[in-house]
Amino acid sequence: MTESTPVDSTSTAAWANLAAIADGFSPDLRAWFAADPSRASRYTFQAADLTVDLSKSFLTEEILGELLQLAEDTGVASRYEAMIAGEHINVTEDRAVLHTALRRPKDGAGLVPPKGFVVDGEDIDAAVHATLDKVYAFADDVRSGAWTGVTGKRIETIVNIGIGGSDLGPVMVYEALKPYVQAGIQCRFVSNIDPSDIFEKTAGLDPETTLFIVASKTFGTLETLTNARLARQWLWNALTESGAISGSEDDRSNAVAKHFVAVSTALDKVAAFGIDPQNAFGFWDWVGGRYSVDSAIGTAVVVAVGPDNWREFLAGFHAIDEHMRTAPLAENVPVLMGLLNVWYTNFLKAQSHAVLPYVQYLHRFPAYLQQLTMESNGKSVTWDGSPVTTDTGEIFWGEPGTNGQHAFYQLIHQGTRLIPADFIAIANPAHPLKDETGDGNAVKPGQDVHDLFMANFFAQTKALAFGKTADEVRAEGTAESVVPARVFTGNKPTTSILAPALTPSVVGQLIALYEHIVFTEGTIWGIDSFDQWGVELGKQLALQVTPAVGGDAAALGSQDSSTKSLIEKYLELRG
Ligand SMILES: O=P(O)(O)OC[C@H]1O[C@H](O)[C@H](O)[C@@H](O)[C@@H]1O
Repeated sequence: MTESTPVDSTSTAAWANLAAIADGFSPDLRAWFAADPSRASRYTFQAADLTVDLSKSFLTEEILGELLQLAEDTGVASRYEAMIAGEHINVTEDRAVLHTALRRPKDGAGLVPPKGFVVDGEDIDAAVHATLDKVYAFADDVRSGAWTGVTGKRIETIVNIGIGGSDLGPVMVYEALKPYVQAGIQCRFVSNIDPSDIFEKTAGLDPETTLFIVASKTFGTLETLTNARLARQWLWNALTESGAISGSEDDRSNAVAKHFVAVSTALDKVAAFGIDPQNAFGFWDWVGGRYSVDSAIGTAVVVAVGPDNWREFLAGFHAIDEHMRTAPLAENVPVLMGLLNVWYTNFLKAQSHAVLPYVQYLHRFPAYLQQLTMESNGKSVTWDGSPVTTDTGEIFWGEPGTNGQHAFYQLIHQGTRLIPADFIAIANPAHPLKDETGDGNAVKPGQDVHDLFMANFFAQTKALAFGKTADEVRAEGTAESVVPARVFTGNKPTTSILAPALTPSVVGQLIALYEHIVFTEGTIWGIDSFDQWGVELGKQLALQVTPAVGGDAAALGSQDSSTKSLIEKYLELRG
């Protein structure tokens, strides 16, 4: 089953109306708030635990009406229903797209589609929960010490080896859930084929208490397999040097059996590496890498935080999936945020989008979102192969507040570019520290530091929205010559997302929120958000170039002149 031709959103009346509004568009957030005392409440929405304030964005009733019409015209809701039911909306790979099935609760009450739905001959819920149960049993064994290394010691460090979706999700969630890490288990993450990565990540580790998880959907990714071999080499060398094992084949394969597990859809390749398929956790080709953190790809984190926290994490995703499925478009937060991003990207020509978590534990969230949004929606053809008729994809970037404030916010506040920004914060921090002494000025003794942190969150969105006029600058006694440099125009759009705390559920909710924002945008652009052909050429060429870098004269001679001379320079520098 494949999808039909997408609606060309640019030929709809709503698109034309939005283009007309955008022509000469001159937002005035000060005036909009002054004219409408209910603006904040009108544009504040709830999705599970997430309170989302869109009032400081460039929304008016007229714009919102047209955007919602665009969502209707392009069938966002019906395509979402098709996705969760298992239709092959990943057209170029002829695959279902079922990451939402990874978090359907086991009891199955009230599920749509109903529990036990079958896609391509497989009972999806049964398959998901069989794998989850296996991951949970493994996590319990490692946490309890029932699973030991080859010398009988319990595992203390998990090293996850993966890249892209097999790394960014697990590392982001591990960092986000650090306060939930228990059982004396720490995780490290190796991704880059730069040998420094595995060198640093294995430095100081005791091989007898280290377990490697090789996470690769395809089990064919050059970086991951190379790092897995280097890890195996490190393990064998370290265990034989210390005399923990002999160098015999049997001892070496026992060591791999006790110190390596795998997560993959390609269990035959796992076995070929020497990992017992019993110690491999499967998933399915209907889960894209960047949508896979809630599959067995998250095994390292399940071990670290425990199955109960993981269940809560999955429940968070599901709560947002249900919101996406059931909330009317006009109250549907992922849809509204996706529409808003289309408004900024396609009509107001925003070139990038900042994501600014005011939660230190979310410091890898922007990097995670870069893959989610840019690999999903960086496409030039629609899902039927026609050229797109408008810009696609958003460039996501960011750093946690307040670090970003002291680095790049200058450009957001006073630069010439439009940079819509999502501000994300929580009410209750994991570590509610107080500044006992204060600074003798604004910071009073006993100041709650998280309140201070959040004052920055509120102040930034306020400054971006409302700015500071020349008259306000002058009123501070500023010399006329520097008044222009000190004016803030305001009218910089932001979205504020506030959650009670960074619980496992809230982390799941945030991920699902952005997954469905990406879905909404992809649907409006008519693109397949679930393939990633754009990464293939570089991979092919790396293999083609490898012999040249190794000194093969014929391979070197076949390169273009720039690549050839760069490789020659590299070889010269290597000496
Ligand atoms: O999990 P793997 O099969 O090793 O793939 C790892 C990553 O590499 C690919 O090239 C894709 O760009 C990513 O979507 C994927 O997550």
